[in-house]
Amino acid sequence: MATAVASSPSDPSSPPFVWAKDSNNEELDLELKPAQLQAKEEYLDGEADHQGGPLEEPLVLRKLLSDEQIDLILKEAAADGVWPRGLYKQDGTKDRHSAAIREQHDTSGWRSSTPETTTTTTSTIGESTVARSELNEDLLSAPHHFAWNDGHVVLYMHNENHWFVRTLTEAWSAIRGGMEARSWMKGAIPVLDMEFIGVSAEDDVRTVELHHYGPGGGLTTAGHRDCGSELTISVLLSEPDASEGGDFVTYEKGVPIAHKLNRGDAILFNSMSLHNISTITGGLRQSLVVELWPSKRY
Ligand SMILES: O=C(O)CCC(=O)C(=O)O
Ligand SMILES: [Fe+2]
Repeated sequence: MATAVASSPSDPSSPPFVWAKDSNNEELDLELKPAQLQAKEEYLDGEADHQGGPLEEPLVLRKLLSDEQIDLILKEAAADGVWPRGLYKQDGTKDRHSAAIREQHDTSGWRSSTPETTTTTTSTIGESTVARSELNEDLLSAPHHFAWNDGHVVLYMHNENHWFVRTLTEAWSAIRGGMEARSWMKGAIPVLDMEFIGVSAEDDVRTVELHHYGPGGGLTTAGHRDCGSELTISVLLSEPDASEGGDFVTYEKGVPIAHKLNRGDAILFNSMSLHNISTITGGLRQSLVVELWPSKRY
């Protein structure tokens, strides 16, 4: 039987969204399904524009994560998460040097880095190289695998065999639910179909990232998009007044729009849409970013 779990966005201007699952491949009673099928057909017909044509506007989902969920994410990521720990093998046992898993991630194009390389960047993303000692003081204790620059570090929480998905299940359901319900966004492949065809729900998760930005940090590269991904969500984990600057910026006809997010609010957008994080001038900004990429099915 199909089960549908309606989440409850606290902002009434957010359209209702539904997360539905059907383990028996039964027809789902989903309002969005026709639109999803249309999006899929357009994609298969090559009509969907993935190269920067007209895209759906970004959508703000208010209070997608609760304060408790955010506190737990930050606690687990720093204390008992993917950062100081080793990699996990498929059977759940720990193996800090599991080349097999690392290779699997690397060859499938995942963003990955070895837990050992916390001091410098890896070549997989390869923007800049910052030694740990050069990091902004506020970020020295932030869990991270990679430093974009001295004011911006990132922790890859999909590492270790979907650590985030396996560990922070409640937060994951909320995030996944928000993303799946918007899978009809123009240009995005209908990810919900993953469920229909019995592919594991994690197969299209490219990356789950925890970002810490300190003074001087930001993501101001002109033309930044999440190339190779379909759908991106960014959840603000810090209070908006915990940092100066650090706005999430998208562009409408070339005009920058700074989105005012509260703690727990998310912005969901087609990964090919241009976006930036304005430079942080004080304090700390924390965000959680999930990117989905096309299922291998398509
Ligand atoms: O921190 C954010 O909210 C966005 C980060 C981002 O755009 C990226 O990692 O590609
Ligand atoms: Fe991005």
